[in-house]
Amino acid sequence: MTKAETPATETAVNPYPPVRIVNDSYAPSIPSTRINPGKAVTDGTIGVLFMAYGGPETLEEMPGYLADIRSGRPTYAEVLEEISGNYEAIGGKSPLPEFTRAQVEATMAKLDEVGDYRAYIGMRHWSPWIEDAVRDMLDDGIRRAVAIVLAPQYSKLSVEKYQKKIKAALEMFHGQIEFAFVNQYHTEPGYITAMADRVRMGLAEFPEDQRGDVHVVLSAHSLPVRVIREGDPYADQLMESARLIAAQAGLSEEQWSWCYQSEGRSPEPWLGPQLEDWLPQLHAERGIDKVVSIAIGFVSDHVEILFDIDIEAQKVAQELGMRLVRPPALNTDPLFIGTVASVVHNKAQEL
Ligand SMILES: C=CC1=C(C)c2cc3[nH]c(cc4nc(cc5[nH]c(cc1n2)c(C)c5CCC(=O)O)C(CCC(=O)O)=C4C)c(C)c3C=C
Ligand SMILES: [Fe+2]
Ligand SMILES: [Fe+2]
Repeated sequence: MTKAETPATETAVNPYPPVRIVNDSYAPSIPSTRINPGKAVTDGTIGVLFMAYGGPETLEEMPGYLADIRSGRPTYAEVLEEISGNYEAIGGKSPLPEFTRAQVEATMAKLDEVGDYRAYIGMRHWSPWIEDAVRDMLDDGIRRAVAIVLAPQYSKLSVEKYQKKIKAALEMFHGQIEFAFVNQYHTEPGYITAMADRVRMGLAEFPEDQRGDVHVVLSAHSLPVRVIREGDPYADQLMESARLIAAQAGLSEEQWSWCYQSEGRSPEPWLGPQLEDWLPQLHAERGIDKVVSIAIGFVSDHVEILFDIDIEAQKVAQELGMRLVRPPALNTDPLFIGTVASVVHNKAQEL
């Protein structure tokens, strides 16, 4: 059969699926770094750069997000699949960008009462990037600014990396902004009380006559042990926060304990015990079957809480017949927001 004789129906069928060089169904919307655009910038205006970890808005963004977290090292397909599965289980995207924006808007409502501030959001591992925020601050004519990470404890692997990104961005854009850096706020009374309120909220989920038997497990994101051995203050600051929170909540030494969570996938040892190992130990060695779990290093609900605690640790607890209650993260808790605002305002006085 010649080409001209080919029936129309046959030519209409392409035996090969189209080669997808780019994913044309995915058009990313770039969120703005500016929280109050249009607000005039004068010589007296202080910029505030709020920074957070960042999270993917869709599962298509996952390979790029992981590549950034892993500093460009390739991610094995099984790891990509597993982590995508974790996000799928919590709704297919990270809630962190939305919570961060809500926290920043609430903090700015407080800061507007006390000074001339203009706020920006910059993420470490995804857009809107810290670099985008610094560029926008320069474009807006900001000359002095406070930078704060939405994480109360300092580590070379967290807060310092965010700060280095600001410095690199200033170099990249040949710009000058005088930055005052908030390094930590892990003992701020408002943060401690807000976390202690979460402990009380968790305990209140149990009938009054059972509350004496409830054990409170405080936790935070793990880090490689090596980093702490090299002198990183992260673990000490966490313990300082944890002791203050437990005391503020009126817990006796036996009523609470400490562990880590969400350790990474590298062969070196990470700080432990991990929550999913600690729960069986508490159950077997101390007969504990009622637990309140609070991640004190995180200030908003995201995958490391919604999956690692609410799904993974919860499964371990249920298999042991334990009841695990996890109150919401601080998110836009007014006490916490007021604390962030006052930490920023105090830091601004150094400029
Ligand atoms: C104090 C340090 C860290 C905080 C806080 C933190 C928060 C955080 N992490 C994720 C998601 C992932 N983190 C991953 C790896 C990873 N995270 C940290 C440190 C903190 N993360 C380290 C040191 C590493 C290892 C990086 C490396 O080079 O391999 C990953 C990748 C997969 C894995 O290893 O588990 C994910 C995903 C979120 C959402 C989050 C919340 C604020
Ligand atoms: Fe991480
Ligand atoms: Fe993590």
